[in-house]
Amino acid sequence: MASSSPLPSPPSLAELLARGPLSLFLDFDGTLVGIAPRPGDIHVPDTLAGNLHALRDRLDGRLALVSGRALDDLHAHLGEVSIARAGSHGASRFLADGTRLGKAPTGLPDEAIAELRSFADEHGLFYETKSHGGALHFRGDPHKEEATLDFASRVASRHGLDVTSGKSVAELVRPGANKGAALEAFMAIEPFSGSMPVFIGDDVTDEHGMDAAIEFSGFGIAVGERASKAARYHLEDVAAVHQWLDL
Ligand SMILES: O=P(O)(O)OC[C@H]1O[C@H](O[C@H]2O[C@H](CO)[C@@H](O)[C@H](O)[C@H]2O)[C@H](O)[C@@H](O)[C@@H]1O
Repeated sequence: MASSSPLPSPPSLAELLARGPLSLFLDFDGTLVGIAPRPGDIHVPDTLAGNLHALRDRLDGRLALVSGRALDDLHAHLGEVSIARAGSHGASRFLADGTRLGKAPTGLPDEAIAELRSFADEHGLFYETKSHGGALHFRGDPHKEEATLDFASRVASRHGLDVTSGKSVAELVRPGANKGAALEAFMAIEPFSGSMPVFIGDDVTDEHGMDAAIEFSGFGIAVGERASKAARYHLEDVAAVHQWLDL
C-alpha cells in the first residue's frame, strides 16, 4: 500500500536506543488507539497498559503519555498507569509514581461551559464535559465545522481562553495548555533530562509537542493521513505505531 505521506519511516526503536538515551512522548487518540465516532466509543486493547509499562521499563522510565483527554478519562479507558502522563492537552502532569508535576490546572468558567452546552444543544452536537476544558464534537455533522470553530473563538475571546481544534472537535482550554509545554516540563527533570525526545502524534495539537522535541534536538513522528509541518518521520496508522513500539 502506498504511504499517505511524503515523509520517510523512522529508524527502528532499537536503532535509536543504540544511539543514546531516548524519551518517548505518546499521544493517545489516533496514535495508540483508533478514532471512534464518539470519545467514549474507543476500543482499547486489554494488553495496551501492560505493554506500555514494558516499554517504560525498556526506556528506563523515559516514557510519557501526553493526551488531550483529562487524565481521569484516560485512566477510565486505559486503567491506572505508573507511567509519566500529561492530560488536558498537557496542562495536568504527573510523574510515573503519581507525584504531580507543576500546578493543578483550573476548569473553565461556568458561564463559558453554559455557552458551549447551549450551542451543542441548539446544533445537535456532542458536548464533551472535561475537567479542564470543554469540547464541541462535530464528527456527527461535519457541515457544522465552520460555525463551531467560529463560535468557539468568540467564546474564547470573551473569557480569555484558548481554542484548540483537533479532529472534528473544537475545544476551549486555559491559555498555555499545550503539549509542547508538557514535554518541556518533563525534559527539565529526571529521568528525561539529557535524553533525545521523540513525540509521536496524529493531530494538529501534537505539532506543539513535535516543535518542542525539536528544541531538545529530537524530532516528531506523524501518524496517519494528516500533513504535519513539524514531523520528520511518518507512520501510517495505529497498527504501525504499535509495531514500531513493539507493543
Ligand atoms: O490528544 P489525544 O489524546 O489524541 O486526544 C485528543 C482528543 O481525543 C478525543 O477526541 C478525538 O477522538 C474521539 C474518539 O476517537 C473522536 O470521536 C473525536 O472526533 C476526536 O476529536 C477526546 O474526546 C478529546 O477530548 C481529546 O482532546
